[in-house]
Amino acid sequence: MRQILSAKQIRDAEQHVFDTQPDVDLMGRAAAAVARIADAVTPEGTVLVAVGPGYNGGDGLFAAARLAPHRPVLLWLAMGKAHEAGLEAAVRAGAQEVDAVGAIGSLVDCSLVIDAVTGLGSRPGLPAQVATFAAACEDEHVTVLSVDLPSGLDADAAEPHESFRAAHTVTFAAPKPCHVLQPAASRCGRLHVVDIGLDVEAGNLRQAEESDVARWWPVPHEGSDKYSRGVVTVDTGSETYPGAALLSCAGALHAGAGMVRYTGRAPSGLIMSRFPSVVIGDGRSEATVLGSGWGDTDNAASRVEWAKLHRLPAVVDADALYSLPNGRLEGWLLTPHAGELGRILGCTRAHVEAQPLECAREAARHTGASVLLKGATQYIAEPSGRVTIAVAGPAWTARAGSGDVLAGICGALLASGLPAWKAGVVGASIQAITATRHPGPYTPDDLSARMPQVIAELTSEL
Ligand SMILES: NC(=O)C1=CN([C@@H]2O[C@H](COP(=O)(O)OP(=O)(O)OC[C@H]3O[C@@H](n4cnc5c(N)ncnc54)[C@H](OP(=O)(O)O)[C@@H]3O)[C@@H](O)[C@H]2O)[C@@H](O)CC1
Ligand SMILES: [K+]
Repeated sequence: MRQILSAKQIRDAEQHVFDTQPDVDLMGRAAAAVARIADAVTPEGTVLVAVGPGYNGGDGLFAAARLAPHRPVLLWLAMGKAHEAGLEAAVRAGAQEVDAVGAIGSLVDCSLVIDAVTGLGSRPGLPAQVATFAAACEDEHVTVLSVDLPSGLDADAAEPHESFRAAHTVTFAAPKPCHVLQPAASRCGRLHVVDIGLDVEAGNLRQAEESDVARWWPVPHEGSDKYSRGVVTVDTGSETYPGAALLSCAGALHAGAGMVRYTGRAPSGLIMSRFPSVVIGDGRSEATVLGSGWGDTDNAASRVEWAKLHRLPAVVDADALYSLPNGRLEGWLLTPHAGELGRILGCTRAHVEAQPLECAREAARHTGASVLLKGATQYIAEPSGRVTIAVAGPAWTARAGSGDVLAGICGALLASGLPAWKAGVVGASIQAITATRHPGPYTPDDLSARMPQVIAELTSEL
């Protein structure tokens, strides 16, 4: 599990080092890492360092000082001012200063641009001259290595703003929200997280890794039977949308449910012809999946209430999200996309997309359920306010039916005994990992059929 830290948390940790170990040279360590990665990314050719007025620029200048003895280095002081000691060191080492026109003109001969304009102190957006330079880097297809974050981004936010588009970003101590939240994360390229000796504490935002999914996967043991592995009752689909029923059953079966019962309104013959192991009708179960493909069914509220009355942990998807019963929904997992979450909270889809963490947290706090907010980045918020980001996957999974499969996967995991937040994290992550290992335009059901092999590989890698 990777901790994701805010700019304030990093600054506090930095201050702690300054207060307790004044001799430690954090900027020197940061600069050494930048120079090392610059050489690894492009071992030869001219490096142009775009330098801002603060300590981010200082990192760039001390990196320039390390690079200049063995390769040509140009400096552009993008806002006129620069860290004095850093500038002196870079110039002493042989780096050459250029002006704005010279910087853009030299791009054609550069193998690497180091973007050290702004970092944690970045106000969103770029001054016009820097924006022109960042656009020129893209036009010339020059590799950009950003220091800490692509200048122009807000370290704590998902918005892309006007910013550099980096091929590589070197950050310190831990990723910040902008490195993992889309669309900002797409500006960062490959992320290199470097330990510079900051002691950082766990916060309430983190990102799951493949190893977590492997560790948490409910692998059956010698004593397991279909009941102990978990029976999931799937009430999804309708006469209008029978496909949703097949997709959520596919998700639950391929995630390893001990048994799947189907109680929805899609024709049972259709379910049986595709999945003969599914049992039609009600019975003992450990969890239920509700809502995918219901459409505007007339008795949604009573079908959701049924799960509450039976104290059955539920995955609540799609249309069922608008019929949540009163009271705390402890142990439940809600799986809205941004539009659905907006409707639940009484705000717009655009607001949820701009403030995904806050919105997911608010819904979890308000309902008592865990909330899996689906999208390019998938967030699982708990009523406590803690948010875990699922393992990221390729954009191939962004298509109709993926959410129905995911609801079924999460239902199987909930039935196996995982707490709701973990079922959401593991479910969303396994779908992403499967898509990463099988890139291409596979349909959601095709992809779910490849999941068992990926689960077997993952859990045998332990
Ligand atoms: N914390 C750590 O552990 C370590 C931190 N280190 C490094 O320090 C970096 C943080 O340094 P920092 O605090 O000096 O802020 P930084 O990002 O350089 O920018 C501030 C300057 O930029 C200006 N400015 C900002 N946005 C602007 C805009 N849109 N348009 C125009 N101007 C804008 C801003 O102007 P102002 O807002 O004051 O008007 C101010 O002058 C951090 O990212 C990391 O690289 C490492 O060395 C070691 C360990
Ligand atoms: K930067």
